[in-house]
Amino acid sequence: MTTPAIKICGISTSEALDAAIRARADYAGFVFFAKSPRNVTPREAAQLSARAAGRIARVGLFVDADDATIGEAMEAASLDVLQLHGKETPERAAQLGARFGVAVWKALSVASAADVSRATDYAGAVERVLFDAKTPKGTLPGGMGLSFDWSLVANWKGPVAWGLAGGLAPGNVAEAIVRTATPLVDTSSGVESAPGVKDEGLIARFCEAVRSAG
Ligand SMILES: O=C(O)c1ccccc1N[C@@H]1O[C@H](COP(=O)(O)O)[C@@H](O)[C@H]1O
Repeated sequence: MTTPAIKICGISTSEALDAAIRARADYAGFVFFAKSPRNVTPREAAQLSARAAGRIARVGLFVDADDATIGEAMEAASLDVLQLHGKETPERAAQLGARFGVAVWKALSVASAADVSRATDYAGAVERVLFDAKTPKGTLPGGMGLSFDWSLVANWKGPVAWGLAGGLAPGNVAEAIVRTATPLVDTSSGVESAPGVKDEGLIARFCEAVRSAG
């Protein structure tokens, strides 16, 4: 089995960024969503991005953001990937990819097989879809440590690349990989000691667990 790529999301300090780089994660995620405990300003992201340059790819996470918000973050942080974690349509995702000239990933909240089928709508519009758990109404649309029934995406073969998110942590990520054969894993709260507080030891353990499964 090929080892999946690893994304550590919600990085807001240089210590957490360095831990992800040391652990050989592939992507560092910066959250641009004011309601999140992991939110970073464009100014903070610019500093983290400069530290990350050439060492780890930079993903900016947005929730139904307008062009100005994304443009400001892009300019400050030279993002490699835009992760859309709201209700963005395939048309909106394609428009953002064309406007900013970077890869776009679309997170899809999953609770049923029908939710997984929505991924096909994004073929040609995005580089990758991320299957994440559906979160309760009135809460954050992600970053809640909730997982979904992995059998819904086991060995998923669709018309677009994909990844698995939602409730992944050092203790369950190897099982998730074995059960789904996902090509990418994404974690945020699973490598934290408190909401928004990344734990360097958990980041290292998460990446070790991914490699042990792959
Ligand atoms: O991390 C956040 O605060 C966040 C806020 C709004 C939308 C998405 C968010 N995080 C993403 O959610 C998934 C799952 O996170 P977790 O591992 O269950 O905590 C992941 O893609 C995060 O990047």
